[in-house]
Amino acid sequence: MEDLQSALKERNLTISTIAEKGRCLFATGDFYPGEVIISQEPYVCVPNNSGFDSRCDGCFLSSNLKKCSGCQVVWYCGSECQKSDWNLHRLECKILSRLDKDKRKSVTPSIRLMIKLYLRRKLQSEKVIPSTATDNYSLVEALVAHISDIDEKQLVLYAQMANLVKLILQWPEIKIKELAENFSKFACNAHTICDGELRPLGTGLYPVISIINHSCLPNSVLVFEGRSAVVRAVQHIAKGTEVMISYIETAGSTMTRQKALKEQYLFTCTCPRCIKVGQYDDIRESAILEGYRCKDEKCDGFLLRTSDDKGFECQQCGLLRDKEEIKKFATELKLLEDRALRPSPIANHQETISMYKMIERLQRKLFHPFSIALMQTREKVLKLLMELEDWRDALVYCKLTIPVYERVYLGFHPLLGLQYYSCGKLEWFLGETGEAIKWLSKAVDVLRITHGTNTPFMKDLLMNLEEARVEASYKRSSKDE
Ligand SMILES: C[S@@+](CC[C@H](N)C(=O)[O-])C[C@H]1O[C@@H](n2cnc3c(N)ncnc32)[C@H](O)[C@@H]1O
Repeated sequence: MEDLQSALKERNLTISTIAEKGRCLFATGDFYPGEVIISQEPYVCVPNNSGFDSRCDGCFLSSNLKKCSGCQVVWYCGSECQKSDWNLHRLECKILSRLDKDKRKSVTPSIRLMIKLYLRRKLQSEKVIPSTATDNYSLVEALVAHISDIDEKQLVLYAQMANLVKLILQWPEIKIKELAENFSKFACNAHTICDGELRPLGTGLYPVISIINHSCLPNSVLVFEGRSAVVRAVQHIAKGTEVMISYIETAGSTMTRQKALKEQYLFTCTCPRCIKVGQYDDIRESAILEGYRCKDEKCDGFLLRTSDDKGFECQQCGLLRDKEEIKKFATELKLLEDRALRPSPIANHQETISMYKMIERLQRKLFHPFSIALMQTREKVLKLLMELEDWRDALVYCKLTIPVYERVYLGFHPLLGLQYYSCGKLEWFLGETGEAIKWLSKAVDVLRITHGTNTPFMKDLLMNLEEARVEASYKRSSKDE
């Protein structure tokens, strides 16, 4: 702990403990928006490999992959990644090779993460891999597990997974109880590794980053550069302030966010957004994000349940919506959503798009214009249209999501920046250079803070903006001539 504190001191950080939160990371100097507060390599990590989508264990990229000829489980993109992983994979390879085909299938990413955790601990204790103040197993031991708070069903699942790991490792000395506790630690401490566009690639354990607590209105953001976790300030963090990131999707009512935090992280959030629960502003925001729309299509008031519980009343114009009418819409919507989710071998892309467009139309009649469910459907339609390269229609849906994004992803939020980026790219594909510049500039304003400017992803964005500007000036000069 002392070693860790002195390593953190050099970065203007310190760990303190607060009764209701446990360990917290505090700034001992000022940090400004865009500044890196801390970065860390994973203690252990695994890509989310599935039958359809495999990634290199070293760099998480998905091109030029070859399976390890020994275990036939792990993929590498080339000798560089394979060599850098060899100390650990050498042991893992032996263990995986012993398994029959069926057992190998049971080695899910979480099981592999646990196997790698124990192998890394072994290699560090044997000094094959060096340990440092920010890279050692005692940091894993210090992570919260909440084992006494989790329910019976979850405990049984962890015990089953622990048994499997024990069976695979064949180390008589490890205890099922310790393994189960470590699975519980993964649940509230491991991070999903994402690419620049926040698409999930894998899972990693970053024990120092895991000291950072949650806020629904965070002053920092966690992004990944390859496998490295990087925490950047998105606000001015004054000396003496706690550094906080968001663990969850923050678009949602206080109740939705609190439920997600309680279920996975087993605490009740008291951040500045959550503390307003039950106050008028919070009730209004929940009704807007997750409630119904006014019967009058021109009115954007929000609805609250009437005192006799027979329906919902618009708080702006007073119009009532009958409970039965809402129920009818909701049932119709549920049927459509179930149909859309049911895998159909004959449904083509166009049919799927039509289905989601129908859902969107129905949701528009039912939900408030700022509804998150409506935004998510539009997002789905947008993705499908982009796959079809229908840029014009995709742009329409992308733009429809922007007001909701701006409402729910406050300040410098990577998802807002990425949505601006999508609008910019679509305008660019459609030859609307001026509009493309507008959106790409907005994207840069947000993403340079959340992602920095040095990653390949950001370099691409900055290059796209530069190209758009050059094209605009070329168009202007040819018009003048
Ligand atoms: C990734 S750990 C964060 C570090 C943790 N405080 C520790 O002592 O190791 C996540 C756990 O920290 C606690 N935590 C995180 N944010 C919190 C918050 N805003 N309020 C209360 N507890 C919080 C919860 O127990 C949660 O399960």
